[in-house]
Amino acid sequence: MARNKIALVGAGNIGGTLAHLIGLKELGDVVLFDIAEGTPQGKGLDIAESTPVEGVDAEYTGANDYSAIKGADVVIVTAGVPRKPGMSRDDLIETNAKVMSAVGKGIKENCPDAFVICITNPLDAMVWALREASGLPHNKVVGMAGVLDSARFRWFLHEEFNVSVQDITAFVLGGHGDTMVPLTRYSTVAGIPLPDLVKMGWTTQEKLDQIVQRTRDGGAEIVAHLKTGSAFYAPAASAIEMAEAYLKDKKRLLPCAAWCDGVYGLDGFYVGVPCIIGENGVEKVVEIDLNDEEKAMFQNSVNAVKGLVEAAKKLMPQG
Ligand SMILES: NC(=O)C1=CN([C@@H]2O[C@H](COP(=O)(O)OP(=O)(O)OC[C@H]3O[C@@H](n4cnc5c(N)ncnc54)[C@H](O)[C@@H]3O)[C@@H](O)[C@H]2O)C=CC1
Ligand SMILES: O=C([O-])CC(=O)C(=O)O
Repeated sequence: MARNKIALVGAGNIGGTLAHLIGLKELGDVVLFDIAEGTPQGKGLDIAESTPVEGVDAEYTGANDYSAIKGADVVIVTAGVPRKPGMSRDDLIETNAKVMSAVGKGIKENCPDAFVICITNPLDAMVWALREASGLPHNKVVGMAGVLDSARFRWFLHEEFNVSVQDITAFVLGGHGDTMVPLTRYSTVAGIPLPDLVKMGWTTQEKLDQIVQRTRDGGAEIVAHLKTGSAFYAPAASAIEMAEAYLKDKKRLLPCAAWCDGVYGLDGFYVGVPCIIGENGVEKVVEIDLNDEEKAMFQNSVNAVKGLVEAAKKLMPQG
């Protein structure tokens, strides 16, 4: 059986990390594409030369021409610019909306049957733009953010409770920005919901509130440390979890920016929600019960994304 072909559009910090992880996990052969000449070729060769040491089999190709992604089974898009200290993700929209137009066209022409994972920010509006430009079915184009935001939440909870990350679950919904919604009721330590852990006296509501806020600010915290760009190890690991769910038909239930039509009161809109990923892409959006407070936070986040999608519409080249 032929190996999977995984195209990485954008060979920067996240693209390079994705390429490395794909080889280590033997998920398939990798094509790195970038407009920067030499970058995808150099990173591809460097990672390929690590495979004999690791004892894994994967082919690596670097390219500056979209024809290289022809027939890809999965495309992960990180093309565009990241933010620097003092910027919000939304400040990236002008540059990155145009990049999504070009990338969408490249995907449409070369691999219209692929499962496409968008990572480029501002995420929820960029996955919308990428889907529009590619014309692919909505269930085959999805955005990565919720897995990352939930992983950060889990890490901070691990620090608070001193319990293995394996025993901590978390769900963060909504847009990938300041309005994201970490759901404490649906986040657990070994199945015990966080509000119950407060009642048990294992933590305080105040500490939990601080962790929720730190989760919302998780991206900015890394940007402030790095100064030259944004997070890339955890974002790459998160997208790999989604790609693996598709390639191995794992039916993972993950928070992703998925197309919501007739769920959560939305009629055709990309935002972070729990969804099942398997061989058909996004196979189902799962509508969980939200209380009034959670509904209000989710709606606030939807409104923020709506504004960004409207801005992206104006920036996308027509036709
Ligand atoms: N969704 C999420 O949770 C996260 C999203 N991000 C976003 O991911 C994006 C990429 O981040 P990094 O890899 O750190 O940035 P980076 O700057 O290291 O890499 C971006 C790459 O895109 C390339 N590029 C620019 N325009 C292009 C085009 N038209 N076609 C192909 N390639 C093009 C650049 O040459 C560069 O190599 C940023 O927009 C960042 O904000 C970052 C972390 C998490
Ligand atoms: O914060 C950023 O600019 C990058 C990002 O989306 C994240 O790390 O969550």
